[in-house]
Amino acid sequence: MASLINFVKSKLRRKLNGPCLVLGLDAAGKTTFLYRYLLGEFVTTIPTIGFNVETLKTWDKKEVTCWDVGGCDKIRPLVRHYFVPGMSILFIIDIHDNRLNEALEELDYQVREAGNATDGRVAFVGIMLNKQDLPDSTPELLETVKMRVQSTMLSYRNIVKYRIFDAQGLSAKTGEGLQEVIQTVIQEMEAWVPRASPDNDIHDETRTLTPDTPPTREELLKRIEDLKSTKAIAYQSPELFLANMLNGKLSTWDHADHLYVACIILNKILEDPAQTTTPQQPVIAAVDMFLDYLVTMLQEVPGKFRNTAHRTLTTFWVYQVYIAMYKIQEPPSAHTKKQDNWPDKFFFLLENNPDLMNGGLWKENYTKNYLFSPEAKDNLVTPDVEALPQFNNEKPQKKVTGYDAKRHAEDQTARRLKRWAYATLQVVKATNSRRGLVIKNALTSLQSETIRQRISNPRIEPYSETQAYFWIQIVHAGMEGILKKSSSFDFSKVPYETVEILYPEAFGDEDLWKEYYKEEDWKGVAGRMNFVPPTKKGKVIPNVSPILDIFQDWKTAVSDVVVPTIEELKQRATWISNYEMPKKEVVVEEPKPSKEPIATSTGTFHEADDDDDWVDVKDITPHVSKVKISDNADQAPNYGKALPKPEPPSEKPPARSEKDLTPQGWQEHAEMIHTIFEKLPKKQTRINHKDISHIAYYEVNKESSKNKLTKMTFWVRMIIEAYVDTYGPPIINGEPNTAGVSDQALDIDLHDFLSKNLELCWEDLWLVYFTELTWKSATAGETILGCDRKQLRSVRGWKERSATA
Ligand SMILES: Nc1nc2c(ncn2[C@@H]2O[C@H](COP(=O)(O)OP(=O)(O)OP(=O)(O)O)[C@@H](O)[C@H]2O)c(=O)[nH]1
Ligand SMILES: [Mg+2]
Repeated sequence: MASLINFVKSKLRRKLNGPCLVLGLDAAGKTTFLYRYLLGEFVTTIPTIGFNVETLKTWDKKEVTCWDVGGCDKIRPLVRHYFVPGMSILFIIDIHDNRLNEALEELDYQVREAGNATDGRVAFVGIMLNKQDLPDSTPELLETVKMRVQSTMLSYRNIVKYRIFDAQGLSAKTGEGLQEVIQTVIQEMEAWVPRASPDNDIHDETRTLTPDTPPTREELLKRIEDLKSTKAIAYQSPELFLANMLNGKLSTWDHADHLYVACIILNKILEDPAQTTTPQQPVIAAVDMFLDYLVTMLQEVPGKFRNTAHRTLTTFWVYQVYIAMYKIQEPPSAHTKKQDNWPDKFFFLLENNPDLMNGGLWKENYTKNYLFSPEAKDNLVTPDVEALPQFNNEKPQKKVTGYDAKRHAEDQTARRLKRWAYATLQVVKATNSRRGLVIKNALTSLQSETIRQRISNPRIEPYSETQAYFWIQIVHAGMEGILKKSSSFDFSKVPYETVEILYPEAFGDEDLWKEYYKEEDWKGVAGRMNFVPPTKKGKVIPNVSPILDIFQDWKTAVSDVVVPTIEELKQRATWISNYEMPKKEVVVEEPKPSKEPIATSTGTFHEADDDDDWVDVKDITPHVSKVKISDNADQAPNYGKALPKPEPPSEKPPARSEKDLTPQGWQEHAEMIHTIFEKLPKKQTRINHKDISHIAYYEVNKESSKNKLTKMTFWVRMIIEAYVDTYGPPIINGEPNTAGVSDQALDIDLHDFLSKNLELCWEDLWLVYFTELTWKSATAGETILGCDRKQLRSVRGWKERSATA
């Protein structure tokens, strides 16, 4: 546990300013505060399970990273993992909450814990008296709360600097007074001078004393040259090398040998994913195989070699080799120089990634103490210095830190138009109407709607015919691409956000237009009035790179994940909802084509659109993406083949392993969904912050979730967000409103829920949000780790229903 805490601490320590932890009881307004400041608007929230992390900036470009930690008491003990010296706390109190005593106890507890955990090195504590916009916010009430806070903080007056934010009207909802709060937090954190600490932080020391300088590139290249002259023959036949390894006949077992074996094994796995049950997670699979070989060798010839069986370190190196393999495949034109034969293949890899020859490379990511702790030896633990590099960056990952208001407005516009385009095309598909006509009408209403909205929200960009046309064409192309993969995909039933999750790149990035238009044309007045064709040379809409046949090509598979098709997901929705239903004879059906085949699924429907002066729609599904679209049932995990009968409830399913993708894999997933779903309230009036948050936290916190904290948090959060979005009370004036909502139980069944949220049926959905190494690490079991691929946000409507809804 100590190492875990050090891990979290050192993760946070990288920034000059510690983070600001936004704490407080559930429903105090933490998430509202965060997004009100960040987005400049009031958002409807869902209880935060785990946390949201955002960087808030002030007008003078100062910034602070805020961690909005879910406030339910059940998770309280975990918060301490996020305490680091130099941090601050912003404690939010709902002045109308009758749990004031509880709030103050929590404040007292957190300030004390933070002080203990940091040796008194907390930069600042702010206490924000929230919800002063509510009508009964009298000066008397405010004064009472303030006095109580003061007396709670009295005992800390010589220990930490604090301030009570009580400005009149202060409100996370209206945004009143928030600037001052953030400004003050940042100023105080900057002004903070740490007291001398009684005992030195060992880990700080090890970090500042970088023991030895890493070898230069020349030195590394020299090592590779030497290797070529000494090992060319030994590395000629991978099979022979592995056989010698197993028999203990290797003459050496040095760093290069480790890399060579990692390279062979990764090649094996990537060339033939069937070799492993976890084709989607080649690194973990390769590490398992590597350790099997290694342990066999060590047992064969005890004492001959140093025991280098170490799970974290092995994973580190296999991962480095994996990234290196990926890099030399990119861009495809670089393939020309690629070597296909051993040992050249291996040497080529090294020459292009000489860092691999630096045996101390791990020092960039781990402290020595942590890496060589028993915990890290036996389990995969995540780095405690710097996160491992990511490889899947054809386009660099969108940074979550920092907030660029202009960029945000643009992205919003693109998203709005994409949604609008999707909704319009849904109509085309559902009614089989003439595309040209539907679009024409839709453009007219978009124009008037935009004008109308701009009156109340000037940040909305003006209507532009060029932009609207562009996005409709792109979205159309994406939809056709999806239909190619899943011919019975029924767009009329699938909300936009679900499509986006399942096919993240189908509709292109928000800034896709930059490939087609010069900025002045995209935003120019001419383009607003009338459609202007792409102004970048040689571009037509949509100009698409052809899809590669990725399945045969492991080089691309390195960056890919197989996403089940919609049919597969629908099938799983049926399995999952039927799972453990004892009385019912469960008939698992072959996927049937939908009764009314969509006339457009052939992709020919726009032939009739002679009046459309649009280029023919092609598939713009990108060929290299983090998430690959499965277009071949045979390639999908075993689900699709012999359909497993759900186990009768009396029989416990057989023991399962995490990496098992055979039917047991979905049963485990089904069980989890059932367990959470059953607890969720079936009355709309009860789908409220308090009830949902209690259920969610209970699930995360219960005994069986032990050592699965990140995993449970993720799934609980995904499920409740989808649930609240699907069945929650309607939003009126930005708030969920139960007035007029019937108190009768809703007719909600699991199948209905899942078919409206198909992505939940994909047990590997986490791959969209987490890297394999983070998700599978022991660290993720012990604490709640944040997403390192894509952010989750507990804001209602984030996973939005289609724009038509
Ligand atoms: N009137 C008013 N309502 C607010 C204000 N701040 C938050 N709310 C409402 O209070 C409820 C809870 O807000 P959240 O921001 O989700 O609360 P939280 O502190 O993040 O709660 P947890 O995530 O459960 O810890 C929501 O319905 C908000 O709309 C405010 O300043 N004024
Ligand atoms: Mg929250």
